[in-house]
Amino acid sequence: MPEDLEQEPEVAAQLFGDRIELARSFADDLARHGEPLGLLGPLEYPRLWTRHIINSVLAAPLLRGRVADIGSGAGLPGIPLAIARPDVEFVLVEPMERRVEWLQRSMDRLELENVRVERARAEELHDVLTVDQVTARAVSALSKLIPLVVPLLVHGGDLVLLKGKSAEAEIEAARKVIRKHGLVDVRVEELGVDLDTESTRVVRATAE
Ligand SMILES: C[S@@+](CC[C@H](N)C(=O)[O-])C[C@H]1O[C@@H](n2cnc3c(N)ncnc32)[C@H](O)[C@@H]1O
Repeated sequence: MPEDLEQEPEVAAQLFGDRIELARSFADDLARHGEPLGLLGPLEYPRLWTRHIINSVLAAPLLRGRVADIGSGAGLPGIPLAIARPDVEFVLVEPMERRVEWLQRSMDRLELENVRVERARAEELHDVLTVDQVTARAVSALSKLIPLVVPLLVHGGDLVLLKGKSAEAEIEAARKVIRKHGLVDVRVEELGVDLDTESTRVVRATAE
């Protein structure tokens, strides 16, 4: 186990409730295998909970129905979200074989029944997969991400895209693409501001 691994912050039990043991198990796996499998850099261990697991799970209250997490990679934000919301169905979409194997192994270990892993690029699933919501974190800038993910949404479906400080600038740069793909009510929401942790910024938008 890495020596500089972040201790579980108090807010974790608050956010995961009676699912905290599953979150601990995922954090433990990620700490053991993240760097060897090329899923996380060594600098991420001192902020594994705050920057990755808590950052992801803060979006849990926004979710409903069937959700595709695009470019899931290490399982972020998809796995913490699926742990916190067993009532929501998740498809983790990831093209890279090694990452897909990691995701599938994580699902088997955690025995999450509300998750399936799909090895594909988002654009290969247009006309194949339809969902109520799409989540994504650190996949690409909005102007490139929107054409990949909006075709997956049902009419009235919406985007929950985890973004950092660049959110407003990315929206500005994606104006044309936003119009072309019929997105309305595009906005940035800051989650977790009233909690003892770093907040998470999400770009929300609805497909007309
Ligand atoms: C920087 S990683 C981020 C992983 C994870 N979301 C996170 O926040 O740690 C980007 C991931 O997106 C995946 N990806 C890139 N292009 C994609 C596409 N067109 N469709 C689906 N996944 C894609 C990559 O394989 C990679 O695992």
